[in-house]
Amino acid sequence: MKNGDWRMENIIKLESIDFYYDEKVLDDINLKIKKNEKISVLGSNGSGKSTLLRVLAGLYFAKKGNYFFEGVKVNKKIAKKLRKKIGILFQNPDSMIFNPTVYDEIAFSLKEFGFDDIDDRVIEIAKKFHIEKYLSKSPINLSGGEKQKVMLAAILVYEPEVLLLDEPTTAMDPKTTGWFIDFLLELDKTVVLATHDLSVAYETTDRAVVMSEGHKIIYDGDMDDLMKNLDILLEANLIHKHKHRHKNFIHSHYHLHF
Ligand SMILES: Nc1ncnc2c1ncn2[C@@H]1O[C@H](COP(=O)(O)OP(=O)(O)OP(=O)(O)O)[C@@H](O)[C@H]1O
Repeated sequence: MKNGDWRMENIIKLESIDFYYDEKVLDDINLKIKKNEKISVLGSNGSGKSTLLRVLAGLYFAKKGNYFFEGVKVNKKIAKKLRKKIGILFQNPDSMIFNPTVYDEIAFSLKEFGFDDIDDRVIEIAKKFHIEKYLSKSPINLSGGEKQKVMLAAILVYEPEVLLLDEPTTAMDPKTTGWFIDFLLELDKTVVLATHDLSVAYETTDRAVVMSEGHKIIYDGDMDDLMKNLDILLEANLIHKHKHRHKNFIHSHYHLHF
């Protein structure tokens, strides 16, 4: 790697990205992500986190602005090549499941990408994720948290350079969430984690990107500093106020929901 070459230092660079469905849902997004950096994308419902991840995965294309991956401008022509380099875990694992067994689900991309040690790779990742006992089962019948684990294994087995995670912990119980946090902390990859779970974001990433209801980035910086920034946390609906009960009195104050 050449010193000071941004194309290599920033594995991902978004320049003034606008994305529309019927209406604009990403507004002037500028984002640089370094190789092996882990960032959280936080924001209220509908702020555009999932859409941002789909643009990064090369599944959606912006109407305006540029996306560079490893210094190469991403367009429909080169998007196919990104598939092996970028793995995306969708919010709803059911939308990703289409194989009859967990084994087939994990082996699917390996076959597609032409790996020749498929059996060894499937067994190794299944052991690492403690899902060997499910290999011959149908993934459809697993619990939500188990499905997330299987789909995560199905992505990591082909060793993408970047991992995009969309609300990965919503269906996980506290024990599986703990496993997931340890797993992320040990993972030596570029990770973009979209989540409402401030505690998971805080424990696994040093940098936070916060999106507003107006679909703009309103904060990009240190996770610790974000936790002290009440204005941004309130604007992005990451904290809220509601009444609650303490033994014999009821009062209200802001909640972080850690
Ligand atoms: N396929 C689509 N067609 C039209 N509008 C869409 C589509 N997908 C998402 N939207 C809208 O775009 C906006 C951004 O959605 P997106 O899913 O990116 O937000 P999000 O921040 O991930 O939300 P959440 O936290 O609820 O998952 C929302 O208003 C949503 O209703």
